[in-house]
This record gives sequence, structure tokens and C-alpha cells, in this order.
Amino acid sequence: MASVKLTDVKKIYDNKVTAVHDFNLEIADKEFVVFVGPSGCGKSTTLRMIAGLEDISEGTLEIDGEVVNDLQPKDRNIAMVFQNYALYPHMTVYDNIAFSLRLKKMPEDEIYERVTNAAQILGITEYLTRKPRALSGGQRQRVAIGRAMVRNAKVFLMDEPLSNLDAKLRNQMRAEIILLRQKLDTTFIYVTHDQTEAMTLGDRIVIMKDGFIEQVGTPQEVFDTPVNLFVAGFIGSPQMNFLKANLEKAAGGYVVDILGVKLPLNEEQNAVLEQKGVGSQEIILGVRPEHTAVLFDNAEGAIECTIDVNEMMGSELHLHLSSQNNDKIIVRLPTVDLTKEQRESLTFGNKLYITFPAKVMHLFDPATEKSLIDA
Ligand SMILES: Nc1ncnc2c1ncn2[C@@H]1O[C@H](COP(=O)(O)OP(=O)(O)OP(=O)(O)O)[C@@H](O)[C@H]1O
Repeated sequence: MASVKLTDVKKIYDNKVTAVHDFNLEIADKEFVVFVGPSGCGKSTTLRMIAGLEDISEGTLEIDGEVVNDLQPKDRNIAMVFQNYALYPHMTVYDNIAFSLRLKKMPEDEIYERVTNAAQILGITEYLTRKPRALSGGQRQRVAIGRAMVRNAKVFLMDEPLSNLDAKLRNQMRAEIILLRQKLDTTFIYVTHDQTEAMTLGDRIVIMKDGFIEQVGTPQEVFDTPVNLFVAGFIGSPQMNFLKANLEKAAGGYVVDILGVKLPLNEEQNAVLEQKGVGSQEIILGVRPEHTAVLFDNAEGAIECTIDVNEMMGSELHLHLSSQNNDKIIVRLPTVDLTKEQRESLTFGNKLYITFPAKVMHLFDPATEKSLIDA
């Protein structure tokens, strides 16, 4: 059990690369926080600084209120699970899990207690006498987690622990980590480049890019109110659609104009824009594929599109459309809602109309890439 606080933490590597800029974050006791972002954004570096495997160039790291910048990894009471689980090949699973406890000269009966307890939680009891080579990837990863678990650390760090597993196993292990988290009363910091993993595991998500934090929030917050184009595009799959549009300030309130189609904003949006003093301007309109309504006929408020690709996903269709000014739009459409005739009409080159209610529209300033409403 521990809180973790990073204040103005910076990492400058020897070659003068600033991998992490002024990282500020407070992680509460027992919170599960996920660092997510594309390759090279600095998430592993941040985790490794918390673990003590990298020096902190500037700023302070506190664990439970104590500054630990200069403490050795072993003195930080932290456990870490890596992507490559690095088990000792010549040792049994039991001995692998027991290894760090034996180094600490813990009595064998207590080691037995901890190892068998961890094995039971992880469902690997029957493999305790095997060597790692006789295990599947998922089983090996469980052993690696077991090895970290028995140390009863205050903070549990995980760096892409599932990325070596195939898709099915990854989904299964993801669910197991959620269960594990419920059983262990520990603070978790988890690194991944996979937004689905971040969304499903995290109490809060820290979205990073180029060494900077772009947004911190609960999965729902970052999904509902992304503060900029990067977060909007990064969270959600298929990714949010972006359309060139104009914001017009009229007497009755703000209106979004896409190719002459006028879509009014709601009261709440109007109030925020008004309060921020936003005038008429060009915008990038963001709408998620699942929030885009499809009309089979033209109607008021409908934007004409042409079908490029129709991907059948089973329970839903992903339609790739082009607007008249050639913005690309993806629409997710549940197949149960469609008649046979409608389904058959969704082919290459045919026209389709889309529209969206105010509440699903995200407005971004093309110059700053920031949300006009949520930033
Ligand atoms: N030992 C090092 N020396 C110099 N530069 C480094 C070192 N380790 C990482 N970097 C650089 O720091 C930046 C952040 O790297 P980091 O590994 O933290 O990113 P990441 O988000 O974890 O990426 P990935 O998902 O690819 O692991 C990158 O530009 C990387 O090239």
C-alpha cells in the first residue's frame, strides 16, 4: 500500500535526449494507473525512474511521502514485471518465484506459504515443479507476476507485460490482471501502448506523447472529453473521425457548418463557447464512428457521403465513407438494426447520409489542436 507522487520529474539521457518533460502526477494508495502512448513517448522511462532503474535528471519522486530519488531499487519496496519475463531457465517455477525471498534469507516455511498462495491466485499450482521451458507464454507470464507478487511490495509496476502474448491470451490475461488487482491491495502502475488495455485496466489513464502528458483522467473522462486532437484520435477504436468544418456564431447560438449542412450545438456547448469568447472560425469536427447516425435518404441535417468500403465484422458493419470534400469517415453500424434491403444497398460507390446530434460533436481548433470546449 503506497501513494506515489512525481513532481516536475524530468529525464535527460546522456545524448541530450529529453525523454520526459516535467512530469507531474499524484497516484493514490491502491490506485491502478496506466501510462499509455505511442512508441517513444517516454512511458517506460517514467516507469523505470519510479522503479529506480533510471536516474531522475530533475524533480522529485515520493513514495508514501518520502523522497526516494536516491534510494536503490531494492530499497523502494517496489515489484516490477517486464515484457520479457526473464525467468531462470534452470530453476523450477517454485524456485523462480521463491528466488528473491531466498535472497532475503526468509525462512523456508514462510517462502512456501507465499509461493503456494501466489500460485493458487494465479492458477499455476500444478506447474510449480516444472521448468519454464515446459510452460506456455501465458503460464510463464503468470510465473513472472507471481515472482513480483510474493515480495508483498507497496507498488506493483508492469511494463507491457502482455505484449509478447497472442491476441486471445492477451484478452484472457487482461481479465486476470483485473482479478489480481482485486485480490492484491496494492498500488499499480502499468505501461502499455495499447489503448484498449489502458481503458479496461486503469482507474486513471495518463496519455503521453513526445515526453509530455497530454491528458490524465478516468477512462470515461478521456473518452468523453478529450482535450486535444491527439487524445481524441488515440482513445477509441476505430478512431474518431475528423472533418473540416466551420463554427458560426449566430444570434440563436453556435452552429457547425459542414459543406453547407448546419448542425446546431446544445445549450451546454453554447454556454462554454460563449464564456470563452469563441467567435466564428474554422474547426476540426470530431465524431466517433459509433456516434455517427446513418440515414438512407437525404434529410435536413444530413451530410452526403459515398461508400468506399463495407467491412463486415459480424455483429456490426464498419463503413468507410468519403464526404463531398473528401474527408474520410468511418461509421459503425449494428447489423441487427438493418433490413436485408438496406444491408444490400451498402456497397461501393453508393450514396449514404450521415448526421450527428450536438452532444457527440467534439470541436477542435485547427491552429492549437486543442478542444474548444473541453480543454
Ligand atoms: N538509454 C537511452 N539512451 C538514450 N535515449 C533513450 C534511452 N532509452 C530511451 N531513450 C529515448 O527516450 C525516449 C523515450 O523512450 P521510452 O522507452 O521511455 O519510450 P516508450 O514510450 O516506453 O516507448 P516504447 O513503447 O517503444 O518502449 C525515446 O526517444 C527513446 O529513444
